[in-house]
Amino acid sequence: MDILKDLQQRGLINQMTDEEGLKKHLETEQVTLYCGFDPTADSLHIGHLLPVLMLKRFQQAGHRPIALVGGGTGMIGDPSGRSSERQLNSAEVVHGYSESIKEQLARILNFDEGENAAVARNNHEWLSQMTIIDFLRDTGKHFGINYMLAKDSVESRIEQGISYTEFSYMILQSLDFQQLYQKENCTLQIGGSDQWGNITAGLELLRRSAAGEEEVEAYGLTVPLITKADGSKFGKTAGGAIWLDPEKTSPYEFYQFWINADDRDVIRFLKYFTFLSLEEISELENEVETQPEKRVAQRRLAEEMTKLVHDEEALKQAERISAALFSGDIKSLSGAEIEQGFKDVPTYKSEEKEPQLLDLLVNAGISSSKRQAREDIGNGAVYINGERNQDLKHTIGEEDRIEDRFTIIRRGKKKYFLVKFQ
Ligand SMILES: N[C@@H](Cc1ccc(O)cc1)C(=O)O
Repeated sequence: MDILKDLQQRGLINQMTDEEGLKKHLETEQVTLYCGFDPTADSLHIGHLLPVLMLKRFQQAGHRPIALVGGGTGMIGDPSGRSSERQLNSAEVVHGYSESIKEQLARILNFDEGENAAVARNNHEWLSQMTIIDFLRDTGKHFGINYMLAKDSVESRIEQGISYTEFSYMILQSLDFQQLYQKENCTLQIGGSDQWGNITAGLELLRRSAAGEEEVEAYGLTVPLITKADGSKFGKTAGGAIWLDPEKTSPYEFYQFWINADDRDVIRFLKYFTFLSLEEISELENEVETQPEKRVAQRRLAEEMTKLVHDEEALKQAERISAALFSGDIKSLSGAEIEQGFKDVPTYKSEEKEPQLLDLLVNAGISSSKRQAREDIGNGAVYINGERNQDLKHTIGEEDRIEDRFTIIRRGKKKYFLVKFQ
């Protein structure tokens, strides 16, 4: 399998150093490669997915990926792609974030399995052991100030201002490459498009620090920045970022994110994010062209991604919730599914276990007045768990509560309200 060719056909390569050399290197050897992830939050988000999946692609082609968690660099803050100085987190916070991120990486990549199992490293291990004197004497000497100032990450910040802390970041990332090159024979670093400067700085350090001793063979490769046809930012919704942690973004929301992909984006996303073959993707492309209303490609994308990041069971739940919301048949859902599917609808906590429907509509702000509530019920505009209820005297009873905790009231075609009971 020609991995570079596959990546190119999928549009997954933004920049690389020495294409010919890298191609040959990958053809003739099992290559150890790495990608770093800084713990800037307690979870990765879908903006991190492309490089993570890239590691997996190399792994499937027989190479050996290292997923590096930036427990050390996360204490400093990468200025790449940022217009202002970062807020520093405490050591405990960075440590906690590092642990969660490592677990997420382990879920997607195969850690400790097989001959080319992925391995996890944390750069806190070596960066924290280095003394300032060694740093300045042994590493600092290889970095010219003009070279550093010319990097995008620094140059674009000169006016705004950049601290010595963030200015030094590229040297730390370079030290990681050096460490992994020397200790683990890692010869390729990959990253997002904004990492080009840091990756090439690392290659520079490898060459300079080895000067005269050996021929250094090492490469860098970046993945593209993901754009959307409508011009909005990928991975952000009105509700914020799409996280990989199911507690922060439920599998249902995650599924919805992908299923909402624009017809103009969906094929590119299938190539970028899934492991479907290009033939299969081209069949889906045909579907988008001939019967876009069926959204076959979007459904496939949502399925593949939900399985990949979560699991089969989470996918089934997401599909059940989507189907129930579509048909209005809420009764079939479990309490956990209700929580996921109705996370963003107006919620009312009922003190009373058995309220009158009429009072509930008013108290929960579903109908604007008692008169309106009567009218709504009378008109048949009110649904309890998907079933129309026109009884002006109805009392919410046990049969109206899902797992004794939730009742979903719908008013009109699609205005949903979640009532919670203690
Ligand atoms: N600087 C990278 C993360 C990283 C950290 C350490 C490395 O050695 C490599 C990459 C980022 O912010 O995305």
